Amino acid sequence: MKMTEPATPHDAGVVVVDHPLVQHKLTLMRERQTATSAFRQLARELSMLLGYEAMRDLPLEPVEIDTPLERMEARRLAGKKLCLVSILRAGNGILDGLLDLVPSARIGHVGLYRDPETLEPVEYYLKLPDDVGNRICLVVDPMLATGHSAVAAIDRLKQAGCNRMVFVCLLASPEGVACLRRAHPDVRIVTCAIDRGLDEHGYIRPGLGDAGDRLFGTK
Ligand SMILES: O=P(O)(O)OC[C@H]1O[C@H](OP(=O)(O)OP(=O)(O)O)[C@H](O)[C@@H]1O
Ligand SMILES: O=c1cc[nH]c(=O)[nH]1
Ligand SMILES: [Mg+2]
Repeated sequence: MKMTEPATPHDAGVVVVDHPLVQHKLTLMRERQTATSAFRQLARELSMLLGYEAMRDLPLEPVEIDTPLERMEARRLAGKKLCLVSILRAGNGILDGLLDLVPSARIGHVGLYRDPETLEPVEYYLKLPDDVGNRICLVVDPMLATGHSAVAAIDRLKQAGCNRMVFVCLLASPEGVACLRRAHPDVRIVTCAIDRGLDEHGYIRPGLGDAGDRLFGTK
């Protein structure tokens, strides 16, 4: 596990999971010839590995249990069940892997698409658990490009009362990291890599292309 170069001085809120398995799977996802089925499966596997890191700080509480041999004080997750918030539609590609880890998590959806001209997010759907403000949220989207979509989704969650969030993405740009850290310095970012930068269309370079289109086979 490695902290990246700080997005702002002393910024410890960005975690790049540089485990060899993660980097290998990310390389397979990046490759142009990777088929839709493999791309989906890799997204699911990487989500589990990122989720493991994103959940590192979850609070635990003591619980008395009986093993086959004796009674002991063990530990279990404390508080309400997690909420996973998918930024539609590509966020759904990393929801399944996280659900493999925490099958009882609640799920919220924020529907956003990025206007190709302005690169500003346009909201078309919002559905969150009523009590989302009492839950720790993992906000998920494969790509953090300009950062506008992530900032808009987290704005929405804060309006709904949520104040404990982690943002999980497969790939980030330095611009996106800076934008999200500036707008929401309380939200930790967990990602597989931070690439070189954005091109004139707001795509991450070298990147992996359009995550939504590759997950759902729409282009
Ligand atoms: O950081 P940003 O510059 O906002 O870009 C990132 C957003 O762009 C992509 O979604 P897109 O708008 O393509 O929608 P989709 O998920 O429906 O493909 C991606 O999944 C993010 O949500
Ligand atoms: O590189 C990018 C940027 C935004 N959305 C994507 O899917 N890919
Ligand atoms: Mg897309």
